[in-house]
Amino acid sequence: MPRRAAVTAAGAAAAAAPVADPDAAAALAAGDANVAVVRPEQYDAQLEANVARVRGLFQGFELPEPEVHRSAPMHYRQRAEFRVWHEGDACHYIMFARVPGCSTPRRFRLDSFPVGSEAMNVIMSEVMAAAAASGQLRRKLYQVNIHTTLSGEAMVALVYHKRLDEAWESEARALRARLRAALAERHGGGSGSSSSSSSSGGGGSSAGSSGGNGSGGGVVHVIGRSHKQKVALDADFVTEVLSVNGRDLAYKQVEGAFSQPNSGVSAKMLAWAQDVTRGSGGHDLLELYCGNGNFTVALAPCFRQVVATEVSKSSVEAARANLDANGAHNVFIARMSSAEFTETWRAKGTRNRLKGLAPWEELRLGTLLVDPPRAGLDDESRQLLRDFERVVYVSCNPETLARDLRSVEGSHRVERFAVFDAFPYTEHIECGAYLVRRQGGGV
Ligand SMILES: C[S@@+](CC[C@H](N)C(=O)[O-])C[C@H]1O[C@@H](n2cnc3c(N)ncnc32)[C@H](O)[C@@H]1O
Repeated sequence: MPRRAAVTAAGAAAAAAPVADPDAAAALAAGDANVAVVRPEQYDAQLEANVARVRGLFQGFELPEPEVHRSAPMHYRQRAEFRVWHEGDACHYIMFARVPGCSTPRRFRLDSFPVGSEAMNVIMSEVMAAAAASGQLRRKLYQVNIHTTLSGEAMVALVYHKRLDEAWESEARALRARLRAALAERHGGGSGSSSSSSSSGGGGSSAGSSGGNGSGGGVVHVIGRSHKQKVALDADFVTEVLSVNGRDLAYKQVEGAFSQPNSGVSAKMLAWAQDVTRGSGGHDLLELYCGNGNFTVALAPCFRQVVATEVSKSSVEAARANLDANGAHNVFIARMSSAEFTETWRAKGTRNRLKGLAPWEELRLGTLLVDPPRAGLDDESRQLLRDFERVVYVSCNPETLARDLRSVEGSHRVERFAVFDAFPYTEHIECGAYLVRRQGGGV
């Protein structure tokens, strides 16, 4: 009998089917947001289909054979957001998914999330049980954002359409104790119900004992959010620990800021980036879209110096903490958009936010790393590709990647190309391209 994730999902929601009615499940299975009903036996086929699609996008383009990096087939996602649906005094999670024949996405009940980490599934179930028992927690609850880590930490943000007061806070504290106990119990690690604050205050490593797929070990933070209001009972971040080429790297991941959702695959992306840039020690790296310093921390030891930019304030703060926590002291980070940086760099100009950076002529920026959002590079930043001998382009959208790489086809060749299966059972896939300037492919 084929193994269906619906029945093997975390013990937390074992009794519940992931989608309320079988027709909906079947429709979802045919749709492209199919993460509520997962068939691990189809993992290889779905990956092959996505790799074939990527190859198709690069047709006619000189591309080396893609290196394919697999995901865990189940429980691979460390973070996810769930909308909440209310019916009288009851509520449940829902998701919207496209269904063949329907012009608008349909709403489905969701009681577990097989692609989410096991800890996430425990938390989903406990939060709903707590909401059923507490009007304070339940009323006007709009969304639940769950973030877990391979290191055994977790963070839950409850998003409301109401002002949060002391009565809510008191119930949220009880929920936190309940979550800590449930995760510790699942982990076989005592009651874990103490309401003592996080073991992770400070951004350093707090690697837990869990392995594999984001199992919680009892460290859980609860956050309430409402219009112009944020209540963090203790910390508003978790510390993820990724093992990359034999070294543990600790990452502060802040609530609401970008972090890679599939930690297992993220570690593979970092190892690949180290591999392609090996031997770069004599020169400097420019990194655009550095986020919380995910690649920066991993690559800093491979370069003489790194200049990194990112537009989000909370991500820049997290990146600085992460560089410190991992002993990377050769990085200059500026909070700037990629277009602002590109304009300044091309004009060899100055800006307040670049104060402290060595003069341009002292920098040996030979490698560029970009990891833009789905839209890919803007027109200015695309021009920048031509200025570099070597480019590492990480992309969550192969279509914009293909567009951007075609723009430097004459000057650069793709020496390595990798596909990272960060989002199994969806149409999304992450890619990495390593470009080297062609002989005579002048600036
Ligand atoms: C796909 S994420 C990659 C982040 C990071 N490299 C990582 O691996 O976690 C893209 C990042 O680009 C940032 N970003 C979006 N638009 C930007 C822009 N115009 N200029 C600079 N950064 C931008 C986002 O805040 C986000 O952190």
